[in-house]
Amino acid sequence: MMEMRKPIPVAEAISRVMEHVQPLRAESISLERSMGRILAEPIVARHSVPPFDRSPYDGFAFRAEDSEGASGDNRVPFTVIGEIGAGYVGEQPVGPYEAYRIMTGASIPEGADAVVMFEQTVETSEGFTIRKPFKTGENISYKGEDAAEGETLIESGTLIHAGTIALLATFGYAEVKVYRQPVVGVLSTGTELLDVSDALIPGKIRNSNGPMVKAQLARLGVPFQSYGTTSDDLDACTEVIKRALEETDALITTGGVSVGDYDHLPAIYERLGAKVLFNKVAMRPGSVTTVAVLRDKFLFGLSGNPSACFTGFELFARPALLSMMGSTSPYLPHLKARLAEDFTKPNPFTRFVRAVWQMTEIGVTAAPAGFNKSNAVSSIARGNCLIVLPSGTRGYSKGDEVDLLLIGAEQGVEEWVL
Ligand SMILES: Nc1nc2c(c(=O)[nH]1)N[C@H]1C(S)=C(S)[C@@H](COP(=O)(O)OP(=O)(O)OC[C@H]3O[C@@H](n4cnc5c(N)ncnc54)[C@H](O)[C@@H]3O)O[C@H]1N2
Ligand code: MOO
Ligand SMILES: [Mg+2]
Repeated sequence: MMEMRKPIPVAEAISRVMEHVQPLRAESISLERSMGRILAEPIVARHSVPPFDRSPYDGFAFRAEDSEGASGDNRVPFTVIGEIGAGYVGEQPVGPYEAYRIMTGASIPEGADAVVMFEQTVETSEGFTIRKPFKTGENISYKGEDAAEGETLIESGTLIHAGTIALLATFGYAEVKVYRQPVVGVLSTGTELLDVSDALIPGKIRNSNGPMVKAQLARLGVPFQSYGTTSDDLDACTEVIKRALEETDALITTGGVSVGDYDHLPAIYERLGAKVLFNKVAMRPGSVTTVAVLRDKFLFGLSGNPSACFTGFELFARPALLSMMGSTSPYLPHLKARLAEDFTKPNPFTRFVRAVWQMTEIGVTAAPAGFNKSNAVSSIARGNCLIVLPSGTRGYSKGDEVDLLLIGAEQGVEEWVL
């Protein structure tokens, strides 16, 4: 009789994977190439930001004390002694009732401690007049108000995005220390698989998992090595997997992990001597997802069914790969939403439903994205999140509060509504 697989809870499966993560080394790369990588050093303010007191407006810099008593009936006149554009500094200190014309971003001249915008002055032959008293520091962008020298602004292990790049550039990080990326092999198994450009023939289908998994890796910024497709041939499949393990840091296979006559992955793990962390998870889709390790390398055996394959990647491969890359927050972001329609099918396993979330008058709602079985491909394309329905005997009703996992597939909205 066939060996019965014992399903383990999703959280247990994730923690078994995460326990086996071996972090990759760090490397230095140029700032231009660092988008999407994970910082292997904190960003520490190498100097104050701004690095000097500066003007936030185009106007005049003067001594606030000289504006005392100014009003509409008693306009205070100032003499302009020079001009400072951004990138320049004032030549001489500002004395009583003197001012510099100053542009946004320019350094505040010595002696001045306030700025008035051009629009709030009346220009005269010598300079301008103002109609209100100014406080010391009014309209001054102070040195260090954004970041103080020595302050840790971003922790190591954080994803580099456009804003991070701005900060790195601010401090002159021409080179950035980031974690190495794993090279991940992708192999789709299945005698039924055709290439994307092939015409359909009876009994065959096009390989959609391979391109999908590569796209999921691309979203994480992880480079891949493609091993194409193999037929369900034990020896041929074993050879490709052996080669892939030599050439990559981790391998993702799709298909062949269940109990069918041509599901060879379990036998291959045994042949290779890989340690199987689990081969049955109390989830749907993806219950047969298998993860094994061999000499510190992960073998992610994702299910052949497209929705199961997608979910298995996001739940197990994603956090493991991000954690290998040094990320301290490798899990999918989540939020709460109201179910937009009944989901009545109770299940002893946790369900991950491909769904669409949106903001409505009653807050965030989520609706299943159509045909939602493990073999569905259309709902993966339509969905922008996964609804998580914990195992249980009752179904779920419209309006129930549920958890959503965000999969980074948000589209824009048709109209600006705010
Ligand atoms: N007796 C049992 N049968 C099945 C069980 C079980 O527990 N007992 N589990 C079912 C579940 S759950 C799933 S999910 C599937 C998993 O199957 P495998 O991971 O072994 O994958 P395959 O058999 O190779 O293929 C399944 C399905 O997916 C299609 N497929 C495969 N690769 C691709 C690809 N690259 N692109 C698109 N579609 C692909 C394949 O043609 C099959 O239709 O097993 C159940 N059976
Ligand atoms: O492994 Mo499954 O649970 O139908 O996708
Ligand atoms: Mg199978």
